[in-house]
Amino acid sequence: MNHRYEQLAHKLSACGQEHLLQFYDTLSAPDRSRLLEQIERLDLPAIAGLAQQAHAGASDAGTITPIESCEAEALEERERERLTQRGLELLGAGKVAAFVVAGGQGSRLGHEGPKGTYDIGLPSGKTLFQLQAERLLRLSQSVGKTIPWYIMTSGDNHDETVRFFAVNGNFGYEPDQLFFFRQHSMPSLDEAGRIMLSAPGEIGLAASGNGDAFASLKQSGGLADMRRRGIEWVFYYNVDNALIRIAEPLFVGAAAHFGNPIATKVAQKAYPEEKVGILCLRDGRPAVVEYTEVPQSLQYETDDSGRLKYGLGNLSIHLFRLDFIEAHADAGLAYHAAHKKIRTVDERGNAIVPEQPNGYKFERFIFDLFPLAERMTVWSIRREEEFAPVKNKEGTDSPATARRLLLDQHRAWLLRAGADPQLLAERDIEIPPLVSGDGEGLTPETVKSLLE
Ligand SMILES: CC(=O)N[C@H]1[C@@H](OP(=O)(O)OP(=O)(O)OC[C@H]2O[C@@H](n3ccc(=O)[nH]c3=O)[C@H](O)[C@@H]2O)O[C@H](CO)[C@@H](O)[C@@H]1O
Repeated sequence: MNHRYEQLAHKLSACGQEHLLQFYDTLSAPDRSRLLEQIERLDLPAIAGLAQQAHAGASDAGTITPIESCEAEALEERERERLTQRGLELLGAGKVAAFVVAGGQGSRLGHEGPKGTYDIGLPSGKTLFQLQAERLLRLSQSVGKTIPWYIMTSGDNHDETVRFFAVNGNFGYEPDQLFFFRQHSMPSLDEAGRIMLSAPGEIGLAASGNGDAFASLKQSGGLADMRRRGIEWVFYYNVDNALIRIAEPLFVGAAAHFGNPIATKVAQKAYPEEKVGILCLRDGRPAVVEYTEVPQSLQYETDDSGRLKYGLGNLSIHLFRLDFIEAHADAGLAYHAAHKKIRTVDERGNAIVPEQPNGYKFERFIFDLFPLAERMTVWSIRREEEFAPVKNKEGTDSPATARRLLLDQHRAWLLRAGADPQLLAERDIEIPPLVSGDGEGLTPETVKSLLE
């Protein structure tokens, strides 16, 4: 056995992970060297504490209290215009970047490829990525400056994502305004805290959650790229929101006006069990309690007027100030453990496809950065205008619900622009983002041509 092997074997046995080499003798030379490489990249000290944490359940409980929000709808017209203007100026000066987290797997949706390549069944057949690209291009055209777009992928879907953009001509985006980068990954642990093998010569690695987004951005050189371009604000969003208003100027202007390190959009939860995190204060600092970890008492609690006391849903639409990201990219956030069915191998190296959860996956959540900001701008919006998550194959938060929301929005825009309601009564008209990104610019002529 070589020196490299000896060294790693020693390290592993010091932390109870020596089983990772149990099939080493049976492996081919390339498999051996790949496995050793995987082991070298493990952060063993960090992993050591995780097993205990998984058994202890949800991390940091703290004292939860409601947080105040600003109602975007309640703004006076003059104020709205002033803030919008400020946002447009920042966008036009190239100080805002778009940042999509697209490393997730879309397993609930049952879609094999990257989630952004999903077609939600609109008349145009546009995928989520194409809708986003066109909205960004429209906004770029209107401010006279292309908004740089950072796209976080995972080891599993990186190549496919980049290829998808390439074969589609980047949807018209200039290549030097696109920045693809891979997120980090994490091994899974079995019930005894042992790192799980996915095959005799391979450690199973899974995407480590969107909370590693800025650390991965930094490691890829993306953060330095932002600084070089003079970016001041980073607009963060989920790949699966079909109604996302990327870098909406009013929101950008409001974030800049208040000047807090983070601004976030929230909307009232549709029902108490809705699968969205809850924005609140934890020990007096901004925080999100994720829907998978929220105590029942909090979920159903109402105030004097009968409204949910913790009803501000996290839409995963945030603006981060670049200096805040730079200061905290490597914050080393705590991991959240999820008990899952994880494919692995038995003592003899045979594949196991478990029917019950048999181990833990670990993810960091981006909103765990919130408590590091003393104050946040909490911007409350109307959900039907900008939140249509595509999570499940059918039922709630599905392609069908997202499609309905988008087409209803476009109908409302057309009616507002003077379209004849009778012509719209039995038809769905989809407005290409390059014609109108946000309901703006619909002249009688464009309305007429859309209805033809
Ligand atoms: C942890 C988190 O963000 N939770 C939020 C997420 O929940 P939700 O459970 O929907 O989170 P998902 O697992 O879908 O991930 C959200 C986004 O992060 C991306 N992703 C996820 C894991 C990963 O390792 N890498 C990666 O890039 C996904 O591609 C997706 O774009 O969106 C909801 C709104 O729709 C919010 O109310 C939840 O509070």
